[in-house]
Amino acid sequence: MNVIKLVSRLRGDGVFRATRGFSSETTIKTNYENISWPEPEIEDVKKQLRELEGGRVTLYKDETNGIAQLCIDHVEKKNSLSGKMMVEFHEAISTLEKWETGKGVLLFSKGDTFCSGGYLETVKALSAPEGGFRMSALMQDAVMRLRNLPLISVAVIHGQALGGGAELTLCTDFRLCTPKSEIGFVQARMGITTGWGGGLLLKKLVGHPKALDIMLTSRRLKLDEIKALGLVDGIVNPDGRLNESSQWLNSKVEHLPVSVVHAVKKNVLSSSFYEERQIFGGVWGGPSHLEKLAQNIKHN
Ligand SMILES: C[C@@H](C(=O)O)C(=O)SCCNC(=O)CCNC(=O)[C@H](O)C(C)(C)COP(=O)(O)OP(=O)(O)OC[C@H]1O[C@@H](n2cnc3c(N)ncnc32)[C@H](O)[C@@H]1OP(=O)(O)O
Repeated sequence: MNVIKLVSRLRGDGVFRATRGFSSETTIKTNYENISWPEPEIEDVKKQLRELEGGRVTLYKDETNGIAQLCIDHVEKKNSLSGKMMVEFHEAISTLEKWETGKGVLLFSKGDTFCSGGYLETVKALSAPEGGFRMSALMQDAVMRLRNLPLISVAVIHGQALGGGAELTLCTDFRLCTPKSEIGFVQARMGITTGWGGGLLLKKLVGHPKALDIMLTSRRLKLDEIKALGLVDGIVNPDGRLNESSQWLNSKVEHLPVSVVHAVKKNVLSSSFYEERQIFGGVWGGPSHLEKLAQNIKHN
């Protein structure tokens, strides 16, 4: 038995992040012999994974309504994520972090599959133990930063979401499904477990026993079960799902200024009264607050 030292820190809405440089340490035992790794530098991981080609992840920012489209596009390989696509996903989220006028983002895919997880060519290229650890560091960082965006995020799930793809369905604020949506945490069946943040997110969303059951059985959840688990926020048609999802999201944010959308999102992510007060202080007395006060709004 050997030991990997991970440093963890509670962030935002309570999602633990494997990261470096913080004071509390967690020790994890592996069943690998004589292996111990330092926390990888994300830029180093990106350099390595960028070489593993296939497909693309694209970002389009619609400045007219403030809603971005983050698209997984590797249709011929069922939208599995190559190393290069993981890097593009990570970089798209970095771009969104700087989008001050944005209100929301849709995560969606081309074709008939949401995402079939890691591209098996990439998975094979990274199959030495440290490869998975490094990929996980990059994808967890991306997922955590997507969750922590001040934008309202929506996953548009059409077709199968398997393995890492299942994990990606959980990293947004909302989920819109089509009648053909299927989510499969198939990792255990493949001799592994979640590594893109999915285990913790699943537990947060459906509770401890159900998360265990879903992950141990590796069964594919069909729409009825996804709904029963409370994971579905709306149903869209397979054709035209992007437009419908955009309208669904826009209807929630179009009447609000960017500052309020961001404040509401940050508040839901916050984990203390102190944080709430900081966010509140950022909008109180601001232009939109004063404008609304002047309107003498009644809520009846
Ligand atoms: C990172 C890790 C994690 O959990 O952390 C993971 O995600 S592990 C990855 C977990 N995902 C998987 O193991 C998915 C394995 N794939 C499948 O179960 C199946 O392909 C389905 C996704 C259910 C689709 O089945 P269906 O019969 O509709 O199509 P198909 O099998 O002919 O697939 C069409 C083409 O996409 C390819 N394809 C599908 N999924 C792929 C993947 N994840 N990586 C690489 N290629 C993949 C097939 O090999 C095939 O290529 P050709 O046309 O060239 O023959």
